[in-house]
Amino acid sequence: MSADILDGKAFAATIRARVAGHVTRLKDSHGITPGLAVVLVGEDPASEVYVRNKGIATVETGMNSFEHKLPAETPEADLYALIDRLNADPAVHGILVQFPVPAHLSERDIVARIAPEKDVDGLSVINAGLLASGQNAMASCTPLGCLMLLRETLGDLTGKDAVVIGRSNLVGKPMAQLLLRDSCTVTIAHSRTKDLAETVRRADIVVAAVGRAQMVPGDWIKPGACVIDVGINRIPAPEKGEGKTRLVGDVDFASAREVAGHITPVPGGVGPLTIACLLANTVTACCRIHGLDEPEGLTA
Ligand SMILES: NC(=O)C1=CN([C@@H]2O[C@H](COP(=O)(O)OP(=O)(O)OC[C@H]3O[C@@H](n4cnc5c(N)ncnc54)[C@H](OP(=O)(O)O)[C@@H]3O)[C@@H](O)[C@H]2O)C=CC1
Ligand SMILES: Nc1nc(=O)c2c([nH]1)NC[C@@H]1CN(c3ccc(C(=O)N[C@@H](CCC(=O)O)C(=O)O)cc3)C=[N+]21
Repeated sequence: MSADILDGKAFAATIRARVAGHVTRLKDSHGITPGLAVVLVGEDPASEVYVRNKGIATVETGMNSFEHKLPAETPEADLYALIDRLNADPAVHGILVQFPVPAHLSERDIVARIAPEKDVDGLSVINAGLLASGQNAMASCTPLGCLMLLRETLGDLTGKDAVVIGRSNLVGKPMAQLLLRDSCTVTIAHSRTKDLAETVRRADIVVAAVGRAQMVPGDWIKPGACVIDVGINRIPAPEKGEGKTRLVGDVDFASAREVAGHITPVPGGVGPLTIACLLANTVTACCRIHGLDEPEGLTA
């Protein structure tokens, strides 16, 4: 059997179209234009590409994009002063500080500085707590995109065995919470998990968010399972020429697609959904800040 390859790009376009519809409605009926501020500290080339793509996608859906590029040696106090200004700026509804940041800065303290209602990454303690207690949270973009894709693909997720590999605050933990909310039986695996292969073999849904190239082979996958590959890893690609590289996920796509029922590719899978959900979260934040109804089709 060969798996159905899930087209993240196409589904991201669907989400972006929903976002654009809400943006038009907010402008026409309420005179509000949602705005997203993205802050990049330092010159990581991969981050620069992501931040640029986020800005383009934001403007394409009719929202305002505010990009702030700060030098790598920016003192903590200057970054906090910027975040404070964005917190207070009524034109800004979402704030994202791109990670990783240079070593003299603390990701945890940065997240704590962002107003929780503008925390479109869903990383604040408030948002994590709301999600964990089943309340209206801002869910982290990548897990939100994965959940939407899973529902679109499988329908009702009730009772399914789901294994999330990875327990980061950005991906693994919120992913597990969202699956639990949809009544999956959830296992969270990590670097100290005893028998990862056996754990993964039980799963109807596998979400791999590790950051290790092609670590999940096809023979760990239960036949027919739905495999969501979050990993973004750059590996050498000598076949493309000397010094060339290519992107691969945490799953060994070639062997896994022979066993799985559905699988996301890398690139073109979860990545585009993350950016679409960042826009979705910005609209959600905007609606909540202005006391308007929750935007349909954009939240978990
Ligand atoms: N497509 C997208 O939009 C996005 C992609 N990513 C990508 O997803 C991947 C994960 O990101 P993120 O969650 O931020 O990464 P982190 O490095 O924060 O977390 C990785 C997790 O993987 C676990 N892990 C490490 N080695 C193993 C192992 N051998 N077996 C099982 N578990 C292991 C770690 O366990 P432990 O806690 O025990 O150390 C940790 O919980 C990365 O490749 C990242 O680039 C991230 C965000 C968005
Ligand atoms: N505060 C914060 N929030 C994040 O959500 C966050 C972050 N920091 N730091 C880095 C990770 C990574 N991440 C990606 C987003 C989109 C793609 C994406 O669009 N990928 C394309 C390929 C892009 C390419 O070709 O390089 C794809 O998979 O098709 C990838 C990775 C968000 N992250």
